[in-house]
Amino acid sequence: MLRIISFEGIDGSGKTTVANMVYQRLKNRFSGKNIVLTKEPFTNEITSLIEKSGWEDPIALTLLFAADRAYHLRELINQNPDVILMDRYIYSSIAYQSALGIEENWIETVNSKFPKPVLTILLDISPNKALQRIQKNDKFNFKEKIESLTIVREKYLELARKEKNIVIVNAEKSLNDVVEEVYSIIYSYLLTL
Ligand SMILES: Nc1ncnc2c1ncn2[C@@H]1O[C@H](COP(=O)(O)OP(=O)(O)O)[C@@H](O)[C@H]1O
Ligand SMILES: Cc1cn([C@H]2C[C@H](O)[C@@H](COP(=O)(O)OP(=O)(O)O)O2)c(=O)[nH]c1=O
Repeated sequence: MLRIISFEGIDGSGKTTVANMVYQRLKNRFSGKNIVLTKEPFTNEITSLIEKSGWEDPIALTLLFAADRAYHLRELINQNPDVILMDRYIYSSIAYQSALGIEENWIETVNSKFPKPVLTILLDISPNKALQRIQKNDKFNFKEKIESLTIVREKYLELARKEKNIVIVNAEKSLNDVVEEVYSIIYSYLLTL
């Protein structure tokens, strides 16, 4: 069984930065464990289809991200990890694609064959602050707008109210504080393995 700890949050919330820093610390502390750090979308081929498809069609996007995920998970199984730190996972599909108007139930069904994350760190931040952090050279053609990220953020918070494995972390704090908090949450989880 794959043990997946996912990092979620709107664009610019700090997922990639925090996941990398926490990963380095965990690797030193748990040197006997095979901890893998990875991110979605994973494959170059499907990523370029996603870029070409534009960001209007939630059905195509849901299916493309799910295909990417299926391929990604097969690759991960081969690495025999003890735990996987995943920069975005299923909840990204639910939050972003449902924000485009498609039923959450259908997105859940499309993703229902994939393992649920054992733990999810939701980096919560206002879209205003997140957009201030994002650099212009984003590799995606997705135009981050305050309004769309506001809907995505609300979807994430709704998910956190339903799913007990989602832990909300205030991502507006200093990078050091956020890393410290996320590290201690994951550290406590890893001690239980
Ligand atoms: N807590 C923080 N405070 C200030 N800046 C941050 C913080 N976390 C991340 N950043 C910066 O914000 C930008 C976006 O972070 P990134 O990790 O790429 O976000 P994401 O992967 O969620 O899109 C980067 O320049 C990063 O250095
Ligand atoms: C994994 C996934 C990502 N996405 C979106 C969220 C991001 O806007 C984009 C990923 O771009 P990326 O640059 O990797 O993310 P970030 O800006 O957080 O560093 O794809 C979905 O819409 N659905 C999904 O299932």
